Amino acid sequence: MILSELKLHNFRNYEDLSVDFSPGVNVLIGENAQGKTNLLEAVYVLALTRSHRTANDRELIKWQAHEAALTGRVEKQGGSVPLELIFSSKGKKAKVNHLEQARLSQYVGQLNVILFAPEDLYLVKGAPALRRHFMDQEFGQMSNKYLYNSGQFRTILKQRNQYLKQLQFKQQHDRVLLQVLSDQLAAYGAEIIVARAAFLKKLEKWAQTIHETVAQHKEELTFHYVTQVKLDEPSSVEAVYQQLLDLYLNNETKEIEQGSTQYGPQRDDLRFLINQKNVQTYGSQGQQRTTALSVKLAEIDLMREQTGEYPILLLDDVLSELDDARQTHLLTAIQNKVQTFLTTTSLSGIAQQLIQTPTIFNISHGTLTKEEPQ
Ligand SMILES: Nc1ncnc2c1ncn2[C@@H]1O[C@H](COP(=O)(O)OP(=O)(O)OP(=O)(O)O)[C@@H](O)[C@H]1O
Repeated sequence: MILSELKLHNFRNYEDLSVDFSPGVNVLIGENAQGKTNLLEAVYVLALTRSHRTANDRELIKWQAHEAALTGRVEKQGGSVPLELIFSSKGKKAKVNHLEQARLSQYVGQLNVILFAPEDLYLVKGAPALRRHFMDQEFGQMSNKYLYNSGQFRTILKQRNQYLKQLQFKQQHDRVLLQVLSDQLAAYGAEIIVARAAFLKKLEKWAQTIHETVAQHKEELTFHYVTQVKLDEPSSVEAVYQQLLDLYLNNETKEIEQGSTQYGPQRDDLRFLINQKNVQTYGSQGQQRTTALSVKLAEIDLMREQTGEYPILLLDDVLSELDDARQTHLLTAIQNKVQTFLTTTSLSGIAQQLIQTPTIFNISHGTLTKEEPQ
């Protein structure tokens, strides 16, 4: 898919912007604090209805303004799809083909993006929450069902944790409601765990092939999904549901003492192994980076496999973080395949040689100027 047009009104430091993008590599060049990341963020928000940088939508609205609007046109195999998002103090509205969507989960998936930022290089060695976020975000874009289940799971988890706290402080004594919440949480939790396991198997296959090439056939990359339940192959939702329910029932007193839910997908993790050794503990920094790069590139292929379309790739200042060999790998893997948006303070070195026909936009104080090809 291709994002052919983008219009912004009062989004971050952009008052009014209207721009047509190229289907190839779009390079956004500018000094610090001019609006490069804000523009990538706008594309990300248009895809997912929320930012990767903040949970507070108010921050997306230009200072002193009351409403921000983002519109875009996505070109897909089935035709062209106009998208619109409006943020105001009343919340957000999302439209596809000019029709307002009752649920945001119906909107997400129209425009698929993969964001690669310097912090993604910590995917391997960072905290487990980072890897859970990664799974939820990527699999949520590929499957409306996954997105819906994880939304429901989060809501019930919050209610259950509140109720466990009330039981802990003896403000409540009735355990029947707890059991109702446990039952619902186990049902949504099982859907998430089984879906994650299935998606990870597919992602692993793509990542293995990519990693083999980057590491010149010397390393085998494998994934291990760390979860508290036992997964058979193929795993059944019913079996996982039953295991989670048993964990909640058998540990009721412990969870009340702790005042929080101790079991479920919110505790899971993902381990990456090279030649059967945990990359997080034993891998060199180079191996950790190569693993993160292989996983990110594998997402592109998996998303294509799941949705029938290549996603859009957003590279936020990531080239400067990669050595020449990894930059070369990344750029050759994506060229002529996925529409790419890349921010940088200057296009130089390997990137300048490798990107065949970049479309360059200079960004200064929230305005864009397209550089005419020489
Ligand atoms: N809601 C907002 N309203 C107006 N301006 C904002 C808002 N949010 C952020 N800004 C401003 O946007 C500017 C550009 O931010 P951005 O993160 O896009 O910079 P950048 O070009 O990516 O720079 P760097 O190379 O340093 O990452 C900052 O000066 C910031 O103060």
